[in-house]
Amino acid sequence: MRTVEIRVPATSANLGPGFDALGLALGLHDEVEVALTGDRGVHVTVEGEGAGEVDLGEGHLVVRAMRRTFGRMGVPQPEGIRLHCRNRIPHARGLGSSSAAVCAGILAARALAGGDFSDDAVFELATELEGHPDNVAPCLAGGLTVAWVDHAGAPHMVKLVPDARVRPVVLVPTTRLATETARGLLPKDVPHKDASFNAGRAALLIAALTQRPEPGLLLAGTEDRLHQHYRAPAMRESADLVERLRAVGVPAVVSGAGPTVLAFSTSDSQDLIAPEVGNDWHIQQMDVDPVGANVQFPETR
Ligand SMILES: Nc1ncnc2c1ncn2[C@@H]1O[C@H](COP(=O)(O)OP(=O)(O)O)[C@@H](O)[C@H]1O
Ligand SMILES: N[C@@H](CCOP(=O)(O)O)C(=O)O
Repeated sequence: MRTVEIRVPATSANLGPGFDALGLALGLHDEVEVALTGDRGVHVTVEGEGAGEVDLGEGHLVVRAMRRTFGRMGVPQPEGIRLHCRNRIPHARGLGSSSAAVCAGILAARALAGGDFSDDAVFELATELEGHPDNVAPCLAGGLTVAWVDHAGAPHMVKLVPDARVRPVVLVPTTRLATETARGLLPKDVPHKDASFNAGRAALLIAALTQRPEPGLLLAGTEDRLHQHYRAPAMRESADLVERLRAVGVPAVVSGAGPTVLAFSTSDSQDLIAPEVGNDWHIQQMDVDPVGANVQFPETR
């Protein structure tokens, strides 16, 4: 029986102005052990996040991504698949749980099929399944990523190393919001002045995160007019928390499609966060994951 172990990070996408483009890999991981068995049927066990909630058969997101990968590789579909998931990334909170599951499934299938499937093909299929490249890029590559899709529909990324003086802090509420629902709140078109505003802020944010992590630059660089206020009615408490944190000088944004809030903590702002956050939020200071998804065969460890 062939087994592979996959470790995939949580990710925070958008980072304010970089809608569908910027993403950061975080030091919070899901682990999945995947085996192809000789038997028929799919057997999934789950510990942690999503236990008792997610489908335990063919409908499980990791299994669906595996099936799509075998299909894309042109290898026969294995009948027996066994998964054991140790999940730490909360679901539907804006921390990239679905991207992590999709990447885990694709990487597991590629490792077990042993065929030819390039890293670019992995990124492309993951983006296709997820619908946007901004979580998938940091999940696969780690660090801070700028992702885009070319005119032919193929995704690309540039990976950057954020300055170690900037520490991500995530503020996770108990409430959930499906990314699909949050995407449904966005308008089809936006004013040209808002698009131009975001282009400048996204460029500034990259400079601030990688070279000049100064509070004023991080605060200006995390301003956004393209998505957060359209989605605010679906996550009023997150929108209010972002506003309170920003009012005291903390660069805070909605993480991904929400409702988690991401703050960039520096030595000047670290003590300002906790007093603004109520008891209903789980505050977690994070490391940046510098390497992204990891694949291991237990027998070769
Ligand atoms: N590890 C996982 N295993 C199975 N399904 C998952 C896993 N992670 C996410 N999902 C599915 O994806 C949904 C959340 O995806 P989404 O709405 O995109 O939120 P996010 O990716 O921000 O957590 C979950 O409700 C669940 O159906
Ligand atoms: N750019 C996407 C990011 C969604 O991230 P998730 O972690 O909430 O899935 C969006 O804003 O819709």
